[in-house]
Amino acid sequence: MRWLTAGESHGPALVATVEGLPAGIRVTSDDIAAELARRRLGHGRGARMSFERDVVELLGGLRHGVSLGGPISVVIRNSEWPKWERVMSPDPVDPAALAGLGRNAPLTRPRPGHADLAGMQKYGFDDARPVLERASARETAARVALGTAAKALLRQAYGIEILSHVVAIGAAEVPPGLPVPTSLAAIDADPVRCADQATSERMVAEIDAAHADSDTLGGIVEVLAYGCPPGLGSYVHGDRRLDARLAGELMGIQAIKGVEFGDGFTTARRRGSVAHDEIEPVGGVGRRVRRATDRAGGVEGGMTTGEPLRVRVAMKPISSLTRPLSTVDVTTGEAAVAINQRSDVCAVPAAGVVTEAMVALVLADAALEKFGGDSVEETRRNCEGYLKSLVIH
Ligand SMILES: Cc1cc2nc3c(=O)[nH]c(=O)nc-3n(C[C@H](O)[C@H](O)[C@H](O)COP(=O)(O)O)c2cc1C
Ligand SMILES: C=C(O[C@@H]1CC(C(=O)O)=C[C@@H](OP(=O)(O)O)[C@H]1O)C(=O)O
Repeated sequence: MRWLTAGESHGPALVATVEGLPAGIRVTSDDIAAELARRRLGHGRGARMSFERDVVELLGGLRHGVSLGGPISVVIRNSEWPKWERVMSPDPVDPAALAGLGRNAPLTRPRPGHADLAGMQKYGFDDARPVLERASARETAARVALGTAAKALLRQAYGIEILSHVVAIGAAEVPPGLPVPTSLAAIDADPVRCADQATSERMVAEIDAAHADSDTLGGIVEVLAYGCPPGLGSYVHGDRRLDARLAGELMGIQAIKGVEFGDGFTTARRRGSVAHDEIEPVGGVGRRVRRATDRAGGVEGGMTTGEPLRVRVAMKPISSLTRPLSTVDVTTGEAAVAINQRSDVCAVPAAGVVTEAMVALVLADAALEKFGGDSVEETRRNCEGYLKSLVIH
């Protein structure tokens, strides 16, 4: 599979294409719109998310709601476009039409923590606008659109379900030892997509307090994939390891600064005797083995084990603060305060929806590598045959 997105935050639209998905996936523009709506939610999101409508149009790869096997292509129009038509016009604009437009004023005071300064240096801009337009996490809407098709394949061919929930925002953290959640609907109904009611209330209070202080917050999201067959990914080469591929795509999400599989960093402090997931037989029909614990997060040797996949990502606090950080004005070289962009206070709940999309794309890719097939039915059959043939499952 290959996928690619294009488009700027205040450009006319985002576009996204995924190639390599089989025929027969049932997915519609309404399904994509529903996923995009989930990404806009969450206490702490900025003003834009209340009016950005994410207008979706499918351009190719589907007929009557069923994939055809060719590239699936989608456009998501920015409802902000009329306000930016001149400033962000892909074609040349008469300078007279730009004169005096506040929005077009060069942004010369780069924000620490955003892509502004390194981006200006790298691409030779004396204005942060061309950098932030593409660095912006607006782009994640395009990835979520593609992830919707990947999720549909995983569900329809293999019975894999993906779910994310927020486990920490600032200092408010879900207590250890709670059971992993299984209901996405219940998580989505919560204002911060947290599965624990008491922690959710503390998270909302943390966000409100940060907002009142003109500050921002990050946090931690856990992504779970249920129903993965054993053996997705491989140990045979570093770049084929599923955990490496997942970590790469998850780190590719704006503001994600850490990825942890299972108990990751905690396991590093444990003794081997209590670090691994012992294997035990299961009587009766169906699966014949299972793990006594869940420390590895469902990946061993770069392959799924058949247990739920469990990955955590750490998101740093938003770097656009209404009480801006110190910087330098690139036109004068003098000390200054950073540009004050309209911004989210906390986007951890939204980032969770993006992590689901990236996990879905990587798992779909790994599953198609393992099972092949040009139609959902063919890849489903191949998976079923593999599961039946397993020495021990
Ligand atoms: C869903 C989501 C929403 C975001 N919203 C904002 C925002 O409103 N303001 C901001 O400065 N950064 C926001 N970010 C983070 C920036 O896009 C990110 O920090 C920036 O691109 C620099 O990349 P880096 O943090 O990976 O170094 C958001 C990230 C995500 C995933
Ligand atoms: C637009 C989205 O997120 C944006 C991500 C973002 C950033 O710097 O990453 C900055 C803000 O953009 P704006 O200044 O236009 O409000 C967010 O709203 C979105 O998620 O759809």
